[in-house]
Amino acid sequence: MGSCSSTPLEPPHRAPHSPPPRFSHELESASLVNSPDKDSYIASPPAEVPDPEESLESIQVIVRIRPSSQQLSVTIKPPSSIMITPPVRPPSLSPATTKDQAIDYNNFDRVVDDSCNNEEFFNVTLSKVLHRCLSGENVTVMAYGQTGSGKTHTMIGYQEDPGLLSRGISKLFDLLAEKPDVTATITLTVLEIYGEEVHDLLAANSTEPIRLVEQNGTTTPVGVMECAVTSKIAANDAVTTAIAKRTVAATQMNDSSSRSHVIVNFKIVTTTHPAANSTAPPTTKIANLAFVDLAGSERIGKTGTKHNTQTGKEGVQINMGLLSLSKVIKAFNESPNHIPYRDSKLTRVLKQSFGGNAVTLFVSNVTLQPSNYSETLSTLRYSSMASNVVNKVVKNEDEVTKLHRQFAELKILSKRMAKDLQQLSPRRLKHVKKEELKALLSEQQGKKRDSSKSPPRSKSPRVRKNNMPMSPRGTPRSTKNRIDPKKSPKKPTTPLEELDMNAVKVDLQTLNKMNEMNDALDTKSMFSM
Ligand SMILES: Nc1ncnc2c1ncn2[C@@H]1O[C@H](COP(=O)(O)OP(=O)(O)OP(=O)(O)O)[C@@H](O)[C@H]1O
Repeated sequence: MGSCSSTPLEPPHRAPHSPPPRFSHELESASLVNSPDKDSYIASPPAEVPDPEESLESIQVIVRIRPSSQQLSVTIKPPSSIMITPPVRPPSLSPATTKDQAIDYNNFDRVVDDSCNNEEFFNVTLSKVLHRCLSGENVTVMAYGQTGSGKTHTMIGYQEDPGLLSRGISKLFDLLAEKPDVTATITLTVLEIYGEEVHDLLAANSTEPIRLVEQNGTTTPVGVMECAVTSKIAANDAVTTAIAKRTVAATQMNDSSSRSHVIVNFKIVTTTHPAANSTAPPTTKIANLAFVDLAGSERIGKTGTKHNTQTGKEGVQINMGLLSLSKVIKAFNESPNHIPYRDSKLTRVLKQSFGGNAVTLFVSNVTLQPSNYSETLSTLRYSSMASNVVNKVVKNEDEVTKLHRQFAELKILSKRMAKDLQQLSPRRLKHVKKEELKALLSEQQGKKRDSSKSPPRSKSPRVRKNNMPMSPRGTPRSTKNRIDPKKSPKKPTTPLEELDMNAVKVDLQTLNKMNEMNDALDTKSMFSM
């Protein structure tokens, strides 16, 4: 088992919303048949162009059918469609209605039949996207479905055929072992959502409720235990010990029915070290790999429990949590300007995985038992809606890596800008203040000179006589040498001139941004020495 510490979880990076084009499917074709202060999260307006480090991806929905003795009639059209026919209505009952017609769902990413074991299931699902954690992308895999449909079987499995969790851990460590230039720190947290209480299953007192807070649009559990894991055995042991504390009970539908939702999260910080002869800085990426085993929806009558018993009350709470999840999924389809994440602890915790920053695999567990027809239909309907939810997946970097990357990008931009300025016609140039241009060009030349001549930066920051830190160019860090884009030259008179002016303004802003980042990088290096 690894070493544990009690520290608040860092919120994962969150990106603003963007328009929802269809995503590129990761899964191969089948061979097997916010504002924290508001009450709810309001999606921000769509951005025009996504950042190159971001990609827009729909939630990937995989339907898994569990074996059952009696089976409804289904037609599976590989890889992604399933047509389900309702149980035959006895002729003595009311006349046939539209409810008796077969229902066709064809927007899943994969439908997996009941002959598939856990190993095969892992190979065609999580195994395909796990490597993305090593480039800083959050990955969530969650199991959804009615009680007894095979969610825990899929996630946890059993010793002879472990589920996604154990296989995922194993592959994660194998992937890291294949990368000698990468060092990694992996920490584990295990949360249980029982009713509307959140418990820390790694803590000594796992029945003590913990608080959730909203930070920068993400939900963070406060004071949760983080356990550093350094090997697959340590990770598996820690997870097994924690999950053993989960609340389970026997019902008529399942001998070992989960009474809570469990979220097992690995925070993976990977640093890629450049080759010995390279001057490039190391890059650090941060990803969360989350395994979510939801409790199953249940009908009190069918589970054989009574409203006033503990199991009955748990059933009601489970259904309420799942209802709020259904509302979130539905809102993405019907009213995307208002996503009711705040309605429950479950939806607050899962916010990143629905419309946020994660590659999400949504495993929709169903049974073809005729008596479960309406539950199976409901699961398929919400799963079908879930596949329309678009996430914005970001390669999460640490701050220093981000500054280095952005600085390199700005350097390229500024070079391009200098070239463009040289090509400006005199007619265009007359609209730009001479002093601004001079400053702009000398800035460029200064940068070129600095990059070719300047010796490596000294370890201790240079200090002015009055003990104020200096910028790398030896000038005091002040806004004096910034070019003020607001001090615009003479008002343009034609649309073309307006365009030119805007181009120059943008470029001035770019230069100023570069200066700021240069200073920021300098400050970061000072602190990291
Ligand atoms: N694909 C499968 N192959 C073989 N057995 C399965 C499969 N899926 C589920 N089962 C069996 O069905 C039973 C119920 O499965 P499981 O406990 O995983 O359901 P669940 O969806 O997690 O239920 P709950 O929501 O009540 O916790 C278990 O005995 C499990 O071993």
